[in-house]
Amino acid sequence: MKKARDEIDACVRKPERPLEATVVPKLPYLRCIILETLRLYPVVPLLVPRESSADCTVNGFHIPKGTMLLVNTYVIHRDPSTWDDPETFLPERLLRCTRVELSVCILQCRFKDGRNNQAGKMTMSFGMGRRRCPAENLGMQLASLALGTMIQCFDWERVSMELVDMSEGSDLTMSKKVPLEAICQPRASMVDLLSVI
Ligand code: HEM
Repeated sequence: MKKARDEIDACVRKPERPLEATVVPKLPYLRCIILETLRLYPVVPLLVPRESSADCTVNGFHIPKGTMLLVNTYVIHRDPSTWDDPETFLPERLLRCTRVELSVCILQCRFKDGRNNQAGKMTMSFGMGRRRCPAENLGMQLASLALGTMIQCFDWERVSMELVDMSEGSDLTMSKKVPLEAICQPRASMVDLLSVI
């Protein structure tokens, strides 16, 4: 949180102003936080069902034409053969990825020049192929503005010493089993700004 806030503070010019859309492209760490969150908790854990248009073989499994196929992004995003320490929330692992690299599907998890590090691992939180989410940019922009503004303007704490329960609900889209409760207070430097918004 501190790292994201330092990044925002460095980019938003004084006197304190709320985060604006034009600043978002200058906030790579905030972007990595959102992507890493979506890696561990993809909004659509099982992508919209596909149907194979021809007979094919994937990893030794024969798939006849017309089979309904479900892509399990939740499991793929936590595959230990692709990710180091897959269960750990580590935004830094995505820092070196460019926008284009992240947009490429996870199947191409190596760079063309043969590098095979965390930055080369891809996620598919917005799906893949021709039915990929058409609003990826809008979604990232909205999430960045909302999360960035909350980090910029408020101090956040847990409600108790207990860690936040991150268990997943069982809906089609990812939800928290136990709703998040947190305590927030306006940052001292933001009180004036927040009182006029
Ligand atoms: C962080 C925000 C979002 C995430 C993570 C997300 C994720 C996804 C995913 C995983 C799919 C299924 C893709 C597939 O099956 O390959 C999808 C489809 C879709 N999304 Fe999003 N989405 C987000 C925001 C939005 C927003 C803001 C809109 C509209 C304003 C939107 C509109 C759609 C539509 C229309 C489809 C269906 C595309 C099709 O079937 O051709 N999404 N999204």
